[in-house]
Amino acid sequence: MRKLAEHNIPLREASITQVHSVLRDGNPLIVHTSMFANALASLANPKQQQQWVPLAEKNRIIGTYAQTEIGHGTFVRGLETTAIFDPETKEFVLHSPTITSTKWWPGGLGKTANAAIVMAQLYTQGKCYGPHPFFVQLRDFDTHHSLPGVILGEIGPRLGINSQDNGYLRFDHYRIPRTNMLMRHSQVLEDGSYVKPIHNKLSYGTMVWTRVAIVHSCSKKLACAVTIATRYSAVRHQSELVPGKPEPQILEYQTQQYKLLPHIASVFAILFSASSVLRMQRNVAASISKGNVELLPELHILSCAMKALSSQDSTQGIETCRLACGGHGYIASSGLPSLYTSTTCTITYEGENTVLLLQVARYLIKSYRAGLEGLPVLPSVMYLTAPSAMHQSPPLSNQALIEAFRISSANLVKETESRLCRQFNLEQNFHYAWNRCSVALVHCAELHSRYYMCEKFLSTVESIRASDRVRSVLQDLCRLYLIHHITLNQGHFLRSGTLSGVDLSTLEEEMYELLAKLRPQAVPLVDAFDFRDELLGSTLGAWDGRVYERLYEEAQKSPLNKTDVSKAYHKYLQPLMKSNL
Ligand SMILES: CCCCCCCC/C=C\CCCCCCCCCCCCC/C=C/C(=O)SCCNC(=O)CCNC(=O)[C@H](O)C(C)(C)COP(=O)(O)OP(=O)(O)OC[C@H]1O[C@@H](n2cnc3c(N)ncnc32)[C@H](O)[C@@H]1OP(=O)(O)O
Ligand SMILES: Cc1cc2nc3c(=O)[nH]c(=O)nc-3n(C[C@H](O)[C@H](O)[C@H](O)COP(=O)(O)OP(=O)(O)OC[C@H]3O[C@@H](n4cnc5c(N)ncnc54)[C@H](O)[C@@H]3O)c2cc1C
Repeated sequence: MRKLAEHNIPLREASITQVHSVLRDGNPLIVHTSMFANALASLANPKQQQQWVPLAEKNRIIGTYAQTEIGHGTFVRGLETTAIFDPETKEFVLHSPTITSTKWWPGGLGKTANAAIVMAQLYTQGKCYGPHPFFVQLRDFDTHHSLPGVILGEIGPRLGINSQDNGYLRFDHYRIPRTNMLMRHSQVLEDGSYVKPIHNKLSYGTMVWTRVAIVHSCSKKLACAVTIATRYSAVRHQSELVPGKPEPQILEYQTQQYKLLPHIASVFAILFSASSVLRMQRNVAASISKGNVELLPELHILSCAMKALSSQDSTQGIETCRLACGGHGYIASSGLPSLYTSTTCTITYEGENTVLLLQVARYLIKSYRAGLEGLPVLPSVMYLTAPSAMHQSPPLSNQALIEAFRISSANLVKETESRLCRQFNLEQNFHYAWNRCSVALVHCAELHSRYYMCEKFLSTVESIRASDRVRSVLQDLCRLYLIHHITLNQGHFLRSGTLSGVDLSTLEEEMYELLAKLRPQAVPLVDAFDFRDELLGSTLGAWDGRVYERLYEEAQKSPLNKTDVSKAYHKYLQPLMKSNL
């Protein structure tokens, strides 16, 4: 916090700096500096911002975002916490009517936060208007004691991020002023009448913002992992590549290159997609402030798609990097286990990935149907019903591969939509039919999202301002990324007829050549990510390559090494050894 103040970085930008990476096992202030700060910036009206933002900036108020309940995370409309307007006192009464309505998970809620943005079902004049955000003080601002009517605590150890105090929260008829409802988009007036927002999902805006931030953070996390594993692979010598010859760097093995280089490429693919979604987010935010919500659905879908793909790719990539370091990847001081545990949760939070992909699929099916009927659809999905352009590019060129992605994706959507119609005819119920097709629908969403990521990678590399040599390395990486994902999804390309078996063999051959060509670039590429050793926090990935010395030095810090004979020997082991059991 002192550093942020020194560099004049406002609270709402703190989460996008590197400060949070210093704390590797989670950070009790991350939700304060990200979601809470964003909710104030985007959901509170100017008067409310004047009241709370300066206090939050000075950390007098430390907030969290309390939406999920023990019984409902995904289904936001199903939240049970109520906020009932009392016109007599001009207050909202917050209440948790059931065990399942207990708020559960919010980061920093257990011990750190003294306030929260609480999502609760808004009732006024006897009518429910759905989930709305409220600013709620939870603890005394001086003593930090929880306030009467507020019951809260920490939820217990988790797979990772255990230095972040995730919490639970219940309300017992807890009263807050009317003006604590975040009123930028919708309002409850003094007489209790409700003023609608210009779009009924604007109150979900903080989730959309965070999904975009997560895409950025996933590329950072994966960049850390590939840096560690690549540097280690240059230091580690193992086995014989040629019998009788010295043990080579493990990076010489093609299988090792295959483990690492596609994930180095993936860092760029995620980063370039994140930048493109971020640009769109800024445009949408500017349009919303002028009352235009036309592009909000597209931003929602794109942020769902990119959050799902980037969290999945980075989690898998980090695990591959850990495995690529053999036994040393399992040791905590490698940094890889905590990178994994602090990344795999991004698959679940801020919208569980399957659920987000189904949102994408819903949009694809709707757009496909609209396109068939000649209705207007947004540019990113026009391709679903536009004629194929496969023949226009040289065979197996980058452009041809992108076209193959596009046509395969359109083909899969078409096939799945037909399946949906058939199922609907059998079931006579759209929702049952949808569920029966949902595995295929998720595949549609994944392929469309991959197409978007590949396209962004290629278009960025083609337009990037860089020296010829740097551009050439990036072009090779991009090509490797395209081919790698085509080989992983070859069934879709064969099914759509966009690539033949022979094409796939040719591409596979090229991929192996690219691995060898890119091998000398692996270390420079990860060095260029420019992580300080302190941020990487890894015995295997430090810049100087002193892997074995650092492993040995870290082992000396184990508490078990403070004495030669441990207490447990006297208490348990010696009696056992003497007991003849
Ligand atoms: C900002 C970028 C920064 C970039 C900076 C660059 C530098 C980078 C440097 C460093 C990088 C470091 C970055 C660090 C970042 C730090 C990361 C922050 C981490 C914070 C920690 C997070 C902790 C976790 C918090 C949480 O998990 S909070 C809880 C989140 N919960 C959820 O996400 C719930 C998921 N569920 C839902 O969202 C919804 O229920 C739903 C699944 C979307 C369904 O909603 P429902 O109302 O039921 O709608 P439907 O009936 O399904 O659909 C109706 C209709 O609405 C549309 N829709 C839905 N949502 C939206 C929306 N948000 N916007 C617009 N439209 C929406 C939907 O498409 C339907 O449309 P149609 O009817 O037209 O089909
Ligand atoms: C580390 C961490 C930090 C978190 N921080 C916060 C926080 O700060 N604030 C906050 O409010 N929340 C927070 N959460 C909660 C998080 O947002 C939810 O866990 C998440 O949205 C998933 O909801 P759920 O747990 O109810 O899972 P569920 O929705 O119960 O998912 C369980 C399974 O059901 C499936 N499923 C659910 N609905 C559907 C559907 N419609 N169609 C098909 N399949 C479905 C899912 O795919 C999944 O396989 C955090 C969670 C974690 C793990």
